[in-house]
Amino acid sequence: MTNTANIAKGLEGVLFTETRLTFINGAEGILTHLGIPIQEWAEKSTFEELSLALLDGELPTAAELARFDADLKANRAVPQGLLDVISAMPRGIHPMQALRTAVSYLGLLDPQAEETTEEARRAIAIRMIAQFATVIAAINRAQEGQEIVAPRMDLTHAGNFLYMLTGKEPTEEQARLFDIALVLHADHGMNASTFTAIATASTLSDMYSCITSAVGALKGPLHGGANEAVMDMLDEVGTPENAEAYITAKLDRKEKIMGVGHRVYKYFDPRSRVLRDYAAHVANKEGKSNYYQILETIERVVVERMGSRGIYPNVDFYSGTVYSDLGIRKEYFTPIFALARISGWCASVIEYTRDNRLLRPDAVYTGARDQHYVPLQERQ
Ligand SMILES: CC(=O)SCCNC(=O)CCNC(=O)[C@H](O)C(C)(C)COP(=O)(O)OP(=O)(O)OC[C@H]1O[C@@H](n2cnc3c(N)ncnc32)[C@H](O)[C@@H]1OP(=O)(O)O
Ligand SMILES: O=C([O-])CC(=O)C(=O)O
Repeated sequence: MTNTANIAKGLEGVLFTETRLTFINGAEGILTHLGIPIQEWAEKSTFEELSLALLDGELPTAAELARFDADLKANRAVPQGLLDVISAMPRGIHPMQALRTAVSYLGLLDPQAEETTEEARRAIAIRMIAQFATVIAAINRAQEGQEIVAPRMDLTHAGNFLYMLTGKEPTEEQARLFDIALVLHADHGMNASTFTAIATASTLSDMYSCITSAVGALKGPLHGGANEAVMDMLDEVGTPENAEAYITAKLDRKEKIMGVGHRVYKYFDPRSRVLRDYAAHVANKEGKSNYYQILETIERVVVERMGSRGIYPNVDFYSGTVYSDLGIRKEYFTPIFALARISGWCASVIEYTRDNRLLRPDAVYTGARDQHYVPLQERQ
């Protein structure tokens, strides 16, 4: 007899650990880190501060933040050996493929990589938070056949990333806008990639293995890859006039719309509201973004038709328009998600391994029983 009634498909609603970092109320669209609403983090804080707060589980003092900021800056440069590997990667690959390989390779070059004490995990986390920016920017430059840009120490994490990516110093407003996007993406409870990082950590594996697995999980279109898929959809829609008919036909065919729906949120993802406001701000200011107008229409139709089923825009819905207005190509949207989520991944691994237990769920066996091996030559 098999009992499949108790299967929590997709582990929906399954509680497997405690956390003090992030709280989500999906019904009301509430997200907090350390009990502080995401809107306040976005408005008042920085990616550097949130990263440290997640790592330590408390708001840092000014001195602690200054030390952390200096540590990040001191770790911005990556070994030349890694830059050589990035430069030698085949052209035309997806940057998430490149990032997955680069993180793993970074581990080969870090003498501390195999250490799994909390102290070592924290030191590696700081290096990875700093170096993700350099690595992703270097991948972009190498793939574009351009000179890799060395990090600058006088810019914020967000500003320096944009500088290394484009070779041009961003305006203060651009750097701050990008910083807010990083804050919004830094952590989100037991999402698929964080869970993957934790599953790897639960075997007492090393940080680079945890984060390499997490990058792989983030890459998929049902998770971090959705931001790029939204942009593909916008390019397919083409003009704001076309948006309503396009999305109506898609919903009629029962196709999934990218950037909407969420396992936990059954109402607006609060991050999507903050990003919508910035997308609107940029679109109005520049007077150029067709993308924003298309998204507005798609949001209206989706909420009208699917809102009663709990399907609303998620964080990936508007993020791409913000990035594209900063001149970033859509293939880099998911790597940028990783650039932010590295903090949440590292903090969650550190928190989980403090009281580690091997993650090992089970499945209901529904296959054959009481069989015997049939020799190859006797099989039909
Ligand atoms: C950062 C992030 O990871 S946020 C999420 C990013 N991913 C996306 O934007 C991809 C599009 N969204 C989705 O695929 C889903 O909403 C998920 C995977 C994110 C979460 O959804 P789940 O809770 O697992 O719901 P599931 O995929 O089982 O769908 C449940 C029902 O809602 C419908 N549904 C869910 N999402 C969507 C969507 N985006 N568009 C249309 N219908 C949807 C499904 O078709 C299904 O309908 P059915 O019951 O009639 O078959
Ligand atoms: O929590 C999730 O399932 C997905 C998500 O929104 C995130 O990782 O930011």
